[in-house]
Amino acid sequence: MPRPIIAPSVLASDFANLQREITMLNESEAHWIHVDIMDGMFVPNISMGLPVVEAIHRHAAKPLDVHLMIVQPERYVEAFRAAGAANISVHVEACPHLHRNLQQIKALGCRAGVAINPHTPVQGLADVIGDIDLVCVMSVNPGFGGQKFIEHTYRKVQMLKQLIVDAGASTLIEIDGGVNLQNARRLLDAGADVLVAGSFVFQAPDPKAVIRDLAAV
Ligand SMILES: O=C(CO)[C@H](O)[C@H](O)COP(=O)(O)O
Ligand SMILES: [Fe+2]
Repeated sequence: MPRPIIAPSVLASDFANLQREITMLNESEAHWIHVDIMDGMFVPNISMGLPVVEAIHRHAAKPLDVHLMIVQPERYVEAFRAAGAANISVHVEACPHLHRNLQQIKALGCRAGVAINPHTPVQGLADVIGDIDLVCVMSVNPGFGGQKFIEHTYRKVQMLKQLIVDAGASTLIEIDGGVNLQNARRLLDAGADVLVAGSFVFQAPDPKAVIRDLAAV
């Protein structure tokens, strides 16, 4: 059985000790580092910007998986690439020209990701699925860490997996929000490839052990 890609979200980390947190992730079994960018417009919260992503990238030994929760993301993808992003996910709800945006991200040499809100049907991605490297399925409403996992996500992941298989695509499915050891196995069985976990990792007494457990689920 293929092992999941584990992407801890630094949104839940101690920002006053970010270097220590990144060092911990470097030493852990995490594969990617998930970085949440919120603009106070697309979502009702502001998280961090380009200088912080650059600082994370300076210390990180793992690829940065950047989740843009911002309006008009096409204005910033180049800057986030320059700041060190390996993957860039834009929200389909923020992109009337999604196909163009995906080509823009790929031309920069990044994995092109599309994030979808809980209310957004996966069927809307059918015509571009072959152009998407990664679908980030939001299993909470974006904007905040530490929220309760939405149960409909299992069904949504199954439908998305079917859509990917039918298209003969190799798109990865990432789950973002409320991921923990209770729901991880069921998500992987439904078709998930990547698990993002913020508060479940960083609020644990031993984050490295939690990452190891998630990777071994
Ligand atoms: O995109 C996000 C929120 O919009 C975060 O990546 C997500 O919430 C992860 O945090 P947690 O595991 O605490 O739910
Ligand atoms: Fe995220």
